[in-house]
Amino acid sequence: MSTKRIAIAGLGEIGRTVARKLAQGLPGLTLAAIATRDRAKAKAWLDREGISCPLVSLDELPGHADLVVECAPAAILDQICRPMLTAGKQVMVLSASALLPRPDLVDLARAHGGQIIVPTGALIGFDAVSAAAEGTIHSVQMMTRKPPGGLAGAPYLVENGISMDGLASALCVFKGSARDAAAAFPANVNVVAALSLAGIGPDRTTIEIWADPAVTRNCHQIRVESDSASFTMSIENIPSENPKTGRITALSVIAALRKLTSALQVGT
Ligand SMILES: NC(=O)C1=CN([C@@H]2O[C@H](COP(=O)(O)OP(=O)(O)OC[C@H]3O[C@@H](n4cnc5c(N)ncnc54)[C@H](OP(=O)(O)O)[C@@H]3O)[C@@H](O)[C@H]2O)C=CC1
Ligand SMILES: O=C([O-])CC(=O)C(=O)O
Repeated sequence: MSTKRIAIAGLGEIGRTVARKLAQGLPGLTLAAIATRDRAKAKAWLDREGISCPLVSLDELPGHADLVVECAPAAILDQICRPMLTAGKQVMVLSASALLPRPDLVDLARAHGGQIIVPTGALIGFDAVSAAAEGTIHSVQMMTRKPPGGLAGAPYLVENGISMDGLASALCVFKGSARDAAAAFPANVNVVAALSLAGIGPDRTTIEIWADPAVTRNCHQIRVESDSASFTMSIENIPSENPKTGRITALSVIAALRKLTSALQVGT
């Protein structure tokens, strides 16, 4: 069986966990290349882990890989996707917020036979949402509650002078569409961007974002009303070393990668 070559763009919280797993071995997949900003730091980490893998630049990725896992800052989504999609290859996108204003990347994939895969990531239930979307979904509403540190520094908070320092009780910091939330909190609610793509799109999917000093986890609740089912789902994510990113995110990537070559696929 030929192996699929997987590269990683961004060796941070998600990238390191995925690299470690690929190096340990996932059936039918090889760790083919890594692109990151600080090569010396990446090399030191790879040496410590005993992983041998070429470090390359973003534009070299298509020459090394069939699929790139994008787990880098949202600002460089285009630089990662464009060369891979033009070459007719696949990109697994974690920076889903950055994908919403770039439908041209989906057009590019379509034109060249490439593919963008958005995994469930830190959320839950995209199987049910995408099944319901085959019928008629009336509404998708989400509520996110995070420790203040998981939201600190978001452009919306900075621009509106909303401080997370010494917050004593839960504060609703945003209410609006997934599209507006993704622009306002690009590194904090990729989940709602991805949910909107699975369901009824970024303008009809709505979200409330709360900064809550009483929670230690990134908590997401989703309510879907459709002509086939009504359902509510909730998940409480344990933050990783990056307080914005739940630990389950990298595991979702690994599960999605495993499905690419698996003889048995379970779930939509
Ligand atoms: N869809 C979802 O459910 C979720 C999505 N995310 C998103 O996934 C992405 C990755 O998250 P996470 O791993 O926690 O982020 P981290 O901040 O931990 O890691 C990002 C990495 O990207 C690297 N990087 C920065 N600039 C470049 C560049 N020019 N080229 C290549 N690499 C670069 C950094 O490298 P260096 O160390 O050298 O500076 C850093 O290690 C983020 O956009 C995040 O918002 C996160 C959680 C859930
Ligand atoms: O969506 C994100 O960027 C991260 C998130 O909420 C989580 O990890 O729970």
